[in-house]
Amino acid sequence: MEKEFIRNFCIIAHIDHGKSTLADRLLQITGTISDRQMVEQVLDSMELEREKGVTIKASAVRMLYRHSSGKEYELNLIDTPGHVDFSYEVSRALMACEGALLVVDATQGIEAQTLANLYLALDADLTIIPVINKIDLPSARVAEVAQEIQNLLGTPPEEILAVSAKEGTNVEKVLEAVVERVPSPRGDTSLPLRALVFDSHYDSYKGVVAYVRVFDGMIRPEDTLRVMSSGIDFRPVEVGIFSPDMRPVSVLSAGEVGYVATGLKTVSECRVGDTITSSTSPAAEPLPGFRHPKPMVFAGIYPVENEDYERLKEALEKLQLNDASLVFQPEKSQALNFGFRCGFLGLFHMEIIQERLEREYDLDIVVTAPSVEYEVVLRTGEVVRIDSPALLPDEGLIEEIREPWMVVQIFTPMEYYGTVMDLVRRRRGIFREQEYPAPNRVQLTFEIPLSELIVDFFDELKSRTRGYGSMDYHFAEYRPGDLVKLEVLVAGEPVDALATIVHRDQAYHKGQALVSKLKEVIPRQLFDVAIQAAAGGRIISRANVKALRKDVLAKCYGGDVTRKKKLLEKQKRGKKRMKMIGNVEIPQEAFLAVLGLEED
Ligand SMILES: Nc1nc2c(ncn2[C@@H]2O[C@H](COP(=O)(O)OP(=O)(O)OP(=O)(O)O)[C@@H](O)[C@H]2O)c(=O)[nH]1
Repeated sequence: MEKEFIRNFCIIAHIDHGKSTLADRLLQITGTISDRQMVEQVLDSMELEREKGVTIKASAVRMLYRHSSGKEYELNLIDTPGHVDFSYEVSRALMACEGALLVVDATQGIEAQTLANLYLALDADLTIIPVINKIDLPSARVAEVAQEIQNLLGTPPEEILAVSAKEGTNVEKVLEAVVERVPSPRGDTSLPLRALVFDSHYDSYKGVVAYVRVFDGMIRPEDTLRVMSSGIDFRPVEVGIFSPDMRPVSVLSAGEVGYVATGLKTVSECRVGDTITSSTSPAAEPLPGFRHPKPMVFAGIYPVENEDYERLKEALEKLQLNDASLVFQPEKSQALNFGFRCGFLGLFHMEIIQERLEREYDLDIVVTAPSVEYEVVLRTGEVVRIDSPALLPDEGLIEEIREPWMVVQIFTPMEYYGTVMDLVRRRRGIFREQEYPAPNRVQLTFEIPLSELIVDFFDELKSRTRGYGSMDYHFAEYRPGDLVKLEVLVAGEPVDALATIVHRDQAYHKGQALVSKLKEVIPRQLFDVAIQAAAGGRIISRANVKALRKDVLAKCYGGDVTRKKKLLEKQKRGKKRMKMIGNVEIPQEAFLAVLGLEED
């Protein structure tokens, strides 16, 4: 289609403000999906099967829309990932667009995530169309929320749309506004090809399917193409659009959005942010802004049953096919045996992977406490990076330990100001500034070590603000800190998987809290078990798990042999979820005991 009839846009919203519902409604109004498919989709969501939903499967859908002027437009709706951990992916998806719908829940108003993505959209020079959603709810505060938006963006009230995505009210106006307000894409079909990869998925027949926005030139299925960052050349298996199913086309030209099935075997060969060009007449420069996202949070993942190791490995490999930012390598822990050290973009990314391993691959796993990556300067001058506390060298060898610091923005109603400040102070945070982007709301900016954020910070924020607080964070820099390894010894043996790195001032308090928590979760054995915490080579806390006196079999009066057998069987099964450390059984809860120590 002619460029002037193309519109590329996305939807930005805080979680649960109605992005998916609005997207589905737009697809339905334009006849892109049938009412029958729509019903299936609704059913899916009721069964918590939303991963299978149309909008989620195809993150760039082409719709055809006839405007009231009688002209037909090609509208490309590009999906953006919903979470802060994926802000690089969000920024690439935004770069593929000229406009954004800013969806704000009429009962909630503007939230931190809305702001974070809005700033990214403004950075990308997008035209913003504010949409207040859920006006059907009795608790909707349309006028108030419109005022918040006006204060923030200067949008006059008559340009702010008020809709109910659920009931369809005013949704047609959203499409009209996209046509009228979002600029048509620029780009020159006669220049050498440059197409931005803004998302991808792995298909077992077609290889990596790259979702692209063509900026210059054209893509034809018969061309040989090149991934610019790696120089890899390939012949596309197929070129097409999502409508919303994959549909082959004979050309994608400058301004258009679609997909290239590359036949490549892993998403790391054709990453988000990369530029695809022609291998016969390549562009001189790639599109700006490509980078490799770096994992920030690390944890060990171990099978509960040793024999599941291979299955776990295969599951991680499969997940990695679709997720270039998941990294893992084999790790051997003395306590947990064979498993994997995994790196994630953030805590939420880690939770998604953990849940997928359990739900989709039916694996029983133990996940160790998350850690950040430290930069350790040795006395020899050498700098080593460690992402597992167990690997920290002896204190005598260390000159300095540096840890990652983040900039965090917290958005909360004014009444929780004090409790949020207190939370941040307890987590070694440094206050930077405050702003008031909406009435009775404050946005606080802090610097805080990442290691403090990854232990229940978000949950704690939610509970302190009764669910109203929201946050956003990004990496700032590595800074030296007075850090020590906090070790745990069980029956005199250090347990590698229980070690953490903490600030020296907190070592004593955390050591004590950890020991008393472990005392609760480690079951009594046939003998006394000493649990000790040590920091900097000194024991700082100790507790005893008293020996179990009663013989389990004493309960079976005399002779009932089958009952006795059953009891022994049951005991044996119970043991399976335990890990033996020396001759002590440690249950999996113990490995996460370091989480949630903060507020005790
Ligand atoms: N009453 C009412 N509920 C709505 C409306 N739009 C969405 N919802 C509901 O709000 C909830 C969240 O909507 P989603 O569309 O899943 O929100 P989302 O922003 O896509 O959420 P994530 O996918 O989690 O980011 C769902 O229970 C919807 O049914 C609306 O206009 N009115």
